[in-house]
Amino acid sequence: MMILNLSNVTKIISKKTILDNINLSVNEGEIFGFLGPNGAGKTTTIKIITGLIKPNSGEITINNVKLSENKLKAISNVGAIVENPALYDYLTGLDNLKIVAKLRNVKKNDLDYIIENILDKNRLNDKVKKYSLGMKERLAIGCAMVGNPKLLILDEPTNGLDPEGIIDLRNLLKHLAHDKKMTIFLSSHQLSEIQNTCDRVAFLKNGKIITTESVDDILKMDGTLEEKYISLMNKEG
Ligand SMILES: Nc1ncnc2c1ncn2[C@@H]1O[C@H](COP(=O)(O)OP(=O)(O)OP(=O)(O)O)[C@@H](O)[C@H]1O
Repeated sequence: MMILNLSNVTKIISKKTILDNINLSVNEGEIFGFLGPNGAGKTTTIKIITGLIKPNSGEITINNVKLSENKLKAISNVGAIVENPALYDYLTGLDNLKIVAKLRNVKKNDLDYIIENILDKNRLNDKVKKYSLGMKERLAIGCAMVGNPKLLILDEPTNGLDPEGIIDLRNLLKHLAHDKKMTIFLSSHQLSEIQNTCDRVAFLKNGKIITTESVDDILKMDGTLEEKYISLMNKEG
């Protein structure tokens, strides 16, 4: 089942075409990587999917709801961490989670899965300012999961994480997607990590998607994701 679809999405800012006719779709339970150099348009795409900015043309459909027709319903299916996770440093991890639950009208009992599986159970009552970056990332993901969204969007989630944190996050994302059927859309510059985590990837350059392929196919045809990326990005056009 398709959870996210972008159809002919174009975004123009100050007469500059930032996104040029983007088409992509992501299926339920899939981990989808969104790759491209600085300025390619990844964050702009994510801001459009999460309803923060509007495209000039095209349609975004999330869990069968068109964003242009019912924005609130469409984005109720999305949990996102765009740029830095917004956490209250001076509150505990558990209190951060409870605030999100209150805002989204989610009952405390419905947080059990997140508390048991996403957060560090031994550190629930510690202030977030004492957390490591990896623990903050897990808490931010936990907060994004409140209300059980179908689609989780992560913008550069491994930025600044140490190798253990990266492996921990990779295992968590795989568990959420492949066992819990959550759909994950993530942007990153860390190609080896994307290779180890994602099922499919799209390559974005100058606001255009050059190609979308399964990671397995890339590994069979091109050796590594990094080799594929470099050859695609260095091509003219
Ligand atoms: N509000 C804005 N006004 C003018 N230009 C903008 C605006 N937002 C984005 N851009 C431009 O759009 C292009 C795409 O930016 P975007 O942040 O989406 O790229 P990105 O792929 O996320 O890059 P990075 O990897 O550095 O995060 C860039 O050239 C950027 O300067």
